Amino acid sequence: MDGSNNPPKIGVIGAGFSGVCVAVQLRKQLNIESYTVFDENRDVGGTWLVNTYPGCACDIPSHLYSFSFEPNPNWSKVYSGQEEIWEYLRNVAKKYDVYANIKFNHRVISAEWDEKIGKWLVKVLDKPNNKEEIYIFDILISSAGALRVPNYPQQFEAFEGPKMHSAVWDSSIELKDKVVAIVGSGASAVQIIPEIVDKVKHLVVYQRNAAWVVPRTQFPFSSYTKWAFANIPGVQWSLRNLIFWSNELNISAFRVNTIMGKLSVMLGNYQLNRQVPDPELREKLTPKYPFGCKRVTPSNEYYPALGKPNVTLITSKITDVTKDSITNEDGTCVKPDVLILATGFKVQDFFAPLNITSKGGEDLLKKWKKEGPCAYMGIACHSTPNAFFILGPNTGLGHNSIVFTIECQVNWMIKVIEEMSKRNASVVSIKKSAEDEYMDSILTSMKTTVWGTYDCGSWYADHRGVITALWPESLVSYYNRTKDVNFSHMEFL
Ligand SMILES: Cc1cc2nc3c(=O)[nH]c(=O)nc-3n(C[C@H](O)[C@H](O)[C@H](O)COP(=O)(O)OP(=O)(O)OC[C@H]3O[C@@H](n4cnc5c(N)ncnc54)[C@H](O)[C@@H]3O)c2cc1C
Repeated sequence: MDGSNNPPKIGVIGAGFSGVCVAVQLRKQLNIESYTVFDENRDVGGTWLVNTYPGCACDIPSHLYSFSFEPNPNWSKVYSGQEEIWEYLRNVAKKYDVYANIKFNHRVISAEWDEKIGKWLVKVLDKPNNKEEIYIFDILISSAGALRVPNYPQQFEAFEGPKMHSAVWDSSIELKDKVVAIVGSGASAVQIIPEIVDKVKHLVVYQRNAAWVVPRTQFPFSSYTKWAFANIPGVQWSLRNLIFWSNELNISAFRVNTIMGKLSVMLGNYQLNRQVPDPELREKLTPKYPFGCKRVTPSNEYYPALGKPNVTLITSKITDVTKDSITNEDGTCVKPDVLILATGFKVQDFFAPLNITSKGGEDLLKKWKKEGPCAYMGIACHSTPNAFFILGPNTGLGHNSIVFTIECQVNWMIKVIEEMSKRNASVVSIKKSAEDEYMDSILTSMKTTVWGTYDCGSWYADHRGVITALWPESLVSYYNRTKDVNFSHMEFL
């Protein structure tokens, strides 16, 4: 890498699914040991360590929401919960011996590309010792996560009673027999509400937009089934394939005017009509935007929970929040004992608050906020040589397992690092023309989807209304784009 044939020194930010995958594959495929992973948390897991709210679970079946190189025959049910997924990731990290390379409780504050030496200068805060350290890396890999920075709407700051964001759940806050207000109707709220409804005295749900909620096939796996997954060749792999391909079919539901889209609307409406007999409540819960424009959530328990006598669903706009009350446009005033903000994440902040300074001293996030985020294959940018962004711009999925995307990206990145070594190059960067062409193709493809066609105010879009969080095509199409690397799109020095 540096002309001395020494392995590259690699800095990795984050130890969730992405960071663990990076760490495993650097060692497995390239035999590289000279990498350090920094995570500000106390363990691996990312999303699955931090989100501990009641009902937190995966909405992609677990046999697919796991690494292809580490299938798990012991998943307890179709959609596993947070603790089980976290345990899975810890076991992967142990098995592949990546713990030794991880510095926990270390927050990366900034990363700056030093053009003179062709390396990344990375400033890290050792949290327990409150000490800042500078590391120098040949290669920087950000696996800092996409749904990570909680979104706290300013409006609720005035409330002085006990409150918590779904992603920073505080189990010491008592909900039993309390009047609880929950703001939001997205994926987290859909999971939390059925779990707490029977515990609280009264639950007030504040909904801005009704979500599309579709049926979920959930059941536990018997010990015989687990045995078959572990011992009969091909059984688990077949299930994984079945889930993968049936999810792939769903991508056509997100294209404009497709049969699959119409079928999905019928499925959503069927669930709503069957589970919500009250016409007034049903009207409030009927989504007013096209199927899939915002995240679709599977649940069999959400609608029945909202129909319970101790639940009030408020859909009119919140006009005033005081230290102990919430008032709506229709004049309703609620004085909750506890406030839960299921208000999602600042997706457009990407790796923030970390500052990444690119070529020419430009702050990458500021540039993305101004010009729109862009990364070739969603992984690498012209302005940041020797840097890779796992789950970068336009890589999220509305229909399939992101773990598969992570593996596609890591494998692509491994091939680039390998090529650097073959060419004895110390710097690789994406050609501007290749990045521009790639981004144009994404935006063109996006126009055929519901996301790129309708403005439904989803978190998939940035402040310009451009969809920056999602991949517009099938996952197979992403696999095909990333399985081989077009080295002519890169400059090696
Ligand atoms: C509640 C919830 C449910 C979800 N369910 C699904 C699902 O069903 N299906 C699906 O496909 N996806 C789901 N997701 C998306 C989920 O985030 C991804 O599937 C996956 O976990 C992302 O892994 P990651 O490693 O990229 O990011 P994360 O899990 O967010 O991990 C990022 C890590 O980076 C660390 N980090 C970030 N910045 C720094 C820094 N500056 N310094 C040090 N450390 C840093 C963080 O501490 C964290 O540990 C869900 C997300 C949430 C929040």
